[in-house]
Amino acid sequence: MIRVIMHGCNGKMGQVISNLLKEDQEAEIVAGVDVSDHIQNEYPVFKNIAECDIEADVIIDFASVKAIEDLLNYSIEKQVPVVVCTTGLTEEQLAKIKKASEEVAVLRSANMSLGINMLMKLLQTAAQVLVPAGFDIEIVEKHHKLKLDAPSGTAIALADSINDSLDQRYDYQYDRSRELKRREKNEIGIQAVRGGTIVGEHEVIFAGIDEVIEFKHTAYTKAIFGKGAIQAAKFLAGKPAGFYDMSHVIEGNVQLNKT
Ligand SMILES: NC(=O)c1ccc[n+]([C@@H]2O[C@H](COP(=O)([O-])OP(=O)(O)OC[C@H]3O[C@@H](n4cnc5c(N)ncnc54)[C@H](O)[C@@H]3O)[C@@H](O)[C@H]2O)c1
Ligand SMILES: O=C(O)C1=N[C@H](C(=O)O)CCC1
Repeated sequence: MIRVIMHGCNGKMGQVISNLLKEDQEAEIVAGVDVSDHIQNEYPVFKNIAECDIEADVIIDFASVKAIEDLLNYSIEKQVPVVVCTTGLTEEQLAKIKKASEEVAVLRSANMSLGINMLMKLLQTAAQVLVPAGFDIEIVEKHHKLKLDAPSGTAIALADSINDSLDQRYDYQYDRSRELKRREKNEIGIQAVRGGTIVGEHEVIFAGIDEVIEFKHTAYTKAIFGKGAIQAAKFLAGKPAGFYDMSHVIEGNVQLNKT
């Protein structure tokens, strides 16, 4: 059995994963970490990861940007690989994650779903054909009203994936309300909508002269993120230090299915 520490166990995603792992034959939660104690769990829960004295093979993190430094310190000190799913991280925190991966296995992904990770690859192909033909790129994301960060980590990851295929030539425009001017050619507009219980929608719009191509991903339940995070945790347990993402997990599964 792979022993998991669930970081952010009493949040929405922490509880999705707690329920999924109850039925899992290969992995189990041995401890949780959460500042909130409004839920009774079948495993011990610590207020801060530094207090956790339970041995584990991997950590799954869906918590808060405020907890990232303690999480990385623990992961390095105890040599427990960590799957970082929390979004809204600063550039400085992202750099700390990369640095930590020199000492322990770290997998970070702003979106654990298969669909979004496949979409990133499709967008690179689309951008390479459509951008030279003069198409503009805009991203619109929609999420529930409880979400703290905006734009979503996924929207930024989709833009980054496009930008990687365009030699990093594009800047991101988050707010068009401040200046009276036309959009620049080399920008990707990113807009966030918040309301109700929307689980997650991402639309990537390639707008050309007289034609528009739209790629859309809709998450109908949070289980798609939970299942992806569990797959990632099983993949990462026992891995040597290094920086991993969901493409490694998906490629690993494709190889397994071939054999
Ligand atoms: N990568 C993905 O696929 C993906 C999918 C969904 C959500 N997310 C991200 O995961 C994070 C959590 O999402 P959620 O919907 O479960 O949020 P949530 O607010 O429901 O849960 C977060 C939990 O973390 C706890 N927490 C806050 N500060 C903490 C700290 N310092 N130490 C330990 N626990 C702490 C909170 O008490 C809460 O129970 C967000 O950043 C969200 O954007 C990522
Ligand atoms: O519900 C959330 O919060 C989500 N956050 C991630 C993001 O910011 O992209 C993934 C989708 C759901």
